[in-house]
Amino acid sequence: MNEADQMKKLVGEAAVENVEDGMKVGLGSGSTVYWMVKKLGERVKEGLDVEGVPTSNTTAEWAREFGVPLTDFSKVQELDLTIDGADEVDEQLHLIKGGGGALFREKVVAAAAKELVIIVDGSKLVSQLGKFALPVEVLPFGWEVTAKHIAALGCSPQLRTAGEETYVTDNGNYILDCPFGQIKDPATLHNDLKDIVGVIETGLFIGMADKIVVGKQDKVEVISKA
Ligand SMILES: O=C(CO)[C@H](O)[C@H](O)COP(=O)(O)O
Repeated sequence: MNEADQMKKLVGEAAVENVEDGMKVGLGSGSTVYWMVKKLGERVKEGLDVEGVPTSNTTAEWAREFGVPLTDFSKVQELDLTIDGADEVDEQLHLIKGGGGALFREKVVAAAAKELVIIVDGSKLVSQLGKFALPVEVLPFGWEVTAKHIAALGCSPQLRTAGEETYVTDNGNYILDCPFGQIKDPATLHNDLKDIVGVIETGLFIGMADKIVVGKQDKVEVISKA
């Protein structure tokens, strides 16, 4: 396992310490979350009583593979905790998410949780968001028009592809990756994007994270919301 994967494993497993018996837990998406779900499965085998709501079809598959019981919003509308990854985290704990294309479900699941714990390696901590192109989920119908309106806010949106094909989210939508450069006012940008017809959701998670579990070399640090 390379150093990056070791870091992901370290923080993914550390975050599981936040999970208590009887909890309903939102399960994020991405390669760091993989390790969290695997560890959670081990805890379930040891007797932990927990149910998860997955944020992507891939995470649901991992949960089934590792034996984490799943539930859904028809049965539970409030979660005790969500654990998820991120692509960037700033000093106010605002996030860019959606590198893995699951941002819409991730935001719904995060919004349903009493606490949002984010697991990242130290390279994802930034002073200002925006080096990572902002993922924006859009309706396929008229995406070209939506992209034109997004471009007017100051970027050149790129339609995400998967090989030769257009990338399609679990919701049947497209992702526009939007390189805005340094985002001085994430809340205003998020609101401006949401005002555009055809935009489903943005990868800006403003004021949602409560705790960041960060991997730095061989140790884990926890940053809590002020
Ligand atoms: O937002 C996400 C998926 O939509 C992921 O949490 C984010 O891309 C981080 O992924 P990884 O842990 O693989 O670096």
